[in-house]
Amino acid sequence: MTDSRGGRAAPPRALTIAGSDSGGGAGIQGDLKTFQELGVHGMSVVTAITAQNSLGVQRIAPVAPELIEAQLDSVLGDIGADAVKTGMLPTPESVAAAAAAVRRYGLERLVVDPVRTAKDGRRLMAGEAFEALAELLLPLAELATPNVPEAAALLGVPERDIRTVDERVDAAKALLSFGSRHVLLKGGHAEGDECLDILVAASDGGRRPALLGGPRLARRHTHGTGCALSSAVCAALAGGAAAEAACREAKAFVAAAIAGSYPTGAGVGSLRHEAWRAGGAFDGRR
Ligand SMILES: Nc1ncnc2c1ncn2[C@@H]1O[C@H](COP(=O)(O)OP(=O)(O)OP(=O)(O)O)[C@@H](O)[C@H]1O
Ligand SMILES: Cc1ncc(CO)c(N)n1
Repeated sequence: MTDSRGGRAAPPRALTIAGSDSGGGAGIQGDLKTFQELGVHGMSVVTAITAQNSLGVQRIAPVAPELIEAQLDSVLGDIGADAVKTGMLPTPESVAAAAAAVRRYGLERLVVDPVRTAKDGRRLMAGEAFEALAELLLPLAELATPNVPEAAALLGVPERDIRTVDERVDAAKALLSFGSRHVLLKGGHAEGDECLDILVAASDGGRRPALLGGPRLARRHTHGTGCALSSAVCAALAGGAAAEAACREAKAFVAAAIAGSYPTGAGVGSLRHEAWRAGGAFDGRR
């Protein structure tokens, strides 16, 4: 396909506003791999640099808020974005910068992944940043993608109160009160043979939840699943998909990437982001 100027038609544009993961599996690196696999033009605004590997997070340095703003203006003032996702936002100032840009550039298709900790439990967002995210960013989001611990933190309830499917549906509905138009409560941290994500919409008050099921894959190397999910949703939204279709596609993308995951280093290894494109050619035994 060619555009009116005789060049190749441009792919949809997706932007991630997140932290760098030096290990390459999560954060900016995982997001850009996901964007590439799903055929969108990927862009990044780096909010923090982490020294990180399969064993955990060794060091974190937040990027100065002015530099975050400069990156946002460079990208959005020139190239623009059809959809945006946020990941690690290390300070309240970084949350405010992201929220201001979303407003200023009129970005409707925003996915907020309320990242709190890394897999090793290391805190990626301080308490104040997490509070700022709830106040400033969630009301602008088309979709929020909390896991169970993040949902519990937002709702101020213990994690053990969000266990059964009914409890998780109720929690997802309650999370709509933070102002996002949809909530996808992820099931990676829940129990059982099924890995069930629950999607609710503010348009019907959460009364008709969509249950996005799939087998729980017995894999150890799951570093970056949350980042892959939210960036895959973002890519699908950039391409024009509706929220539910985007979540279903993202879940299938992540399941394929988990099925093909592989060891890196001595700890929790990486997803195989290309597994989806390869059409299930990886079965996890490689
Ligand atoms: N073992 C698994 N088998 C199949 N799907 C899984 C598995 N673990 C997680 N998922 C899926 O991966 C996606 C991310 O969910 P998860 O709850 O792991 O996110 P997260 O906790 O934010 O990830 P992270 O630990 O990277 O921050 C969801 O769609 C979830 O259903
Ligand atoms: C930079 C970064 N963002 C998000 C996560 C969550 O997996 C991580 N481990 N690192």
